[in-house]
Amino acid sequence: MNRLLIVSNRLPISISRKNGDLRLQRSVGGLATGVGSFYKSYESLWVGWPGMNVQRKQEEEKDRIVDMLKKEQCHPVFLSPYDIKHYYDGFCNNTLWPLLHYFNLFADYDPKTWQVYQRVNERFCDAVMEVARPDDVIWVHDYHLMLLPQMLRERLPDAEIGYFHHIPFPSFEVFRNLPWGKEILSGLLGADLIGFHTYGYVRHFLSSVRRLLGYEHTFGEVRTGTRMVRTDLFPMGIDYHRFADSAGSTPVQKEITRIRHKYGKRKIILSFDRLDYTKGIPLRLEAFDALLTKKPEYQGKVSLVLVAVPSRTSVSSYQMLKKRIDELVGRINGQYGTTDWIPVRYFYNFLPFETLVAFYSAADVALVTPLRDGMNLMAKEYVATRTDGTGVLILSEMAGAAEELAEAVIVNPNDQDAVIEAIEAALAMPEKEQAERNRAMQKRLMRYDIEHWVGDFLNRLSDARAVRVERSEQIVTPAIREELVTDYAAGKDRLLLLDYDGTLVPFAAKPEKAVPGDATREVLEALSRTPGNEVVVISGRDRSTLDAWFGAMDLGIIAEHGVWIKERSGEWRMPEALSDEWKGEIYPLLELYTDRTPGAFIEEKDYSLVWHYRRTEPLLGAQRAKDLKDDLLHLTSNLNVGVMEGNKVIEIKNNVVNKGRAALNWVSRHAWDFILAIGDDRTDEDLFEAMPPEAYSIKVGLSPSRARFNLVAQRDVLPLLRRCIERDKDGAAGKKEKPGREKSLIESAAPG
Ligand SMILES: O=P(O)(O)OC[C@H]1O[C@H](O[C@H]2O[C@H](CO)[C@@H](O)[C@H](O)[C@H]2O)[C@H](O)[C@@H](O)[C@@H]1O
Ligand SMILES: O=c1ccn([C@@H]2O[C@H](COP(=O)(O)OP(=O)(O)O)[C@@H](O)[C@H]2O)c(=O)[nH]1
Repeated sequence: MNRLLIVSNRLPISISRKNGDLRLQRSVGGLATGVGSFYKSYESLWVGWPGMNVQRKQEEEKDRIVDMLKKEQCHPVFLSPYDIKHYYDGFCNNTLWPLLHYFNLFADYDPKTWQVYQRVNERFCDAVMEVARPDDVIWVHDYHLMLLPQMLRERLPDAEIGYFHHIPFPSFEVFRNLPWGKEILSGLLGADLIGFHTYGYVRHFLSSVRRLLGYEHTFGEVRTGTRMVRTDLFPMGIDYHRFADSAGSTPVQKEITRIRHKYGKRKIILSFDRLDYTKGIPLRLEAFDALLTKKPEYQGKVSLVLVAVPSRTSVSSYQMLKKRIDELVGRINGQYGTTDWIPVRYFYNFLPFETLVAFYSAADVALVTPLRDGMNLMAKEYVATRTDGTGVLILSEMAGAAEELAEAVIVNPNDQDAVIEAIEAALAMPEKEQAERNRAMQKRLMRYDIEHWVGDFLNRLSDARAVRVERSEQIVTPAIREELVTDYAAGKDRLLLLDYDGTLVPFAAKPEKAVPGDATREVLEALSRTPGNEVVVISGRDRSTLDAWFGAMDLGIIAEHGVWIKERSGEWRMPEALSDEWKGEIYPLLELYTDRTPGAFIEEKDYSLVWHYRRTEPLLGAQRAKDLKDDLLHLTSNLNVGVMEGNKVIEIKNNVVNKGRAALNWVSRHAWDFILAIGDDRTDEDLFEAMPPEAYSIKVGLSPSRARFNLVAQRDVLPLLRRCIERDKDGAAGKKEKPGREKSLIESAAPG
């Protein structure tokens, strides 16, 4: 495998200053411990922040840090106190973190922190560019760097780029609060593969992409118009054996004995997290308090060991939370504590690995009740350490981990009675049942461990990239473009079949707004005036609209997908005899669907009916379109009409009519020495199919097509046509192009 370049906000190793000296220590948090547990077994380099402020002037210190981290396969991105305040404390932890965890009332929308977030993402991009090798696999992690995949894509168009999102992705109704949602989503879509912990997060992400950017998806693949991006779920695993094996090690056993001795016969309930409001610590304490009040028989019999690891201490919501927890612990201990029993044992610090495992092993119950949690590795770690099978995990249904740990006692953390019941059930659970539940979870955790997780993600990433490369072979590259332009210039009899909506002009929310602008008109005028050219505009639109737009030009027109055709300086005619009697039977059904689908409307043409749903809520529109199609198939089975799906439209028209048949009126008339057919939607597939093999048939957009080539996006169509015009003017020999024009055309065509 090629070298793996990991990029995350925090490096797995943090640097701090103590008595003027630099010290290395392990970083806190699931990302650092999870990803940190495997990266050294790969040929890899990890780019990120070493967790310490370094002032601009401290160049010498920076060099030392670079050297120290090099030995750890890490490369630092230095952040100033200003960056940390506005990017890390600000946009990351005061905007994205609360919003994406459904704490939207905590989220602050400050344009200044957004600006610094963008700048710091650029800084990370520069840092990657400093160290990246051509074949590196780049794996970006988490919400701090959501703009980075696209930034990297712009600088490294062919690179294999993955992104993993470690925290929840909320529903669109929550995500839409973010004023910069579109930019954030576009930033992520620079990746080839975007991974999440759960299917729910994937669905929410896809729905936001559809709603905010208008990009559709099938089987988790997003079509951006320029690229395909895969999304999938990869529930992060742990280094299972490290936890299971350590539980039996001598130092851990010693620590367990010390802890057990301290608590005697009392049952230990363990509450262990970073001090974060998403973890639900106050509610958990309140539930414990209520248990002691409602069931006094537990007083003196159980202790809650509360370990809260300091985190993001300069963010005010975290400071307030710390105060609240201190108060609650004081209140509970003051109310129930006795000379020989402290109900809540509170530790506010980071625990080294051995102590952590000892606490997991000594606890009878682990009470893990976050209000929202991307995954929660500590729940998995607790289960892994229980090698003798004992111990009960109480787990919040709001943690990503709950999807895999179904044998835990699952609770809603907001339901105090349920939490109390769960604690009681856990304390009373027979060992046999504990073991049955734990063994089932252990089996799963052992199989899908961290190594498996990494392998799974990286395999899918290389797969996604391979598919992108395969599909891009169809793309009109600068070389293919040159060939086309040269053939055009060399041709004497040229037929140009040009679809209108989505090809000559972009889509608009209302069809009547998609009028041909000056640029489109100029290109069509120039092409149709060129001797030897036969230009035909092909559209599903009605005759009168097309006449109003193009009637004065010297070109042919196909209207209503081929119901009507008009030769240059000829009259409109119907190439086939058609009936419109069926309309009366179909119209009421379309009306019914229109009434039930806000934003939908019906368009009536001479020999076809169209149901438009571009302006509807996308999911509703898509669902209704599917249902309508089914209903239409029944209703039209005895009529000589077909149902056709276009771009956000369902069109019902006479069976014999299609764009390909209509185009044959021109194709078969002459021995053309150059044919170009461009279109963007399914109705154009008939056109492509009717073309002779040597014709340049081009599908606009990247979905599979019968066309020979794909053009990345609609914005590339006019430059391509302009290029033909210019080359023709300069003569078939192909004189040198003006450098400025050449550059812009090639750039606009470049994939990615
Ligand atoms: O780096 P910090 O600001 O100190 O925060 C620590 C980490 O917290 C978050 O962890 C998440 O990742 C875990 C592993 O995927 C997951 O189990 C947990 O539910 C998440 O909250 C954050 O996503 C990391 O970036 C932070 O480093
Ligand atoms: O004192 C501590 C507390 C936590 N951790 C590690 O920090 C990670 C916490 O990850 P989790 O997914 O549970 O939550 P996060 O803090 O990332 O939100 C786990 O791997 C723990 O083993 C640790 O090493 N020492």
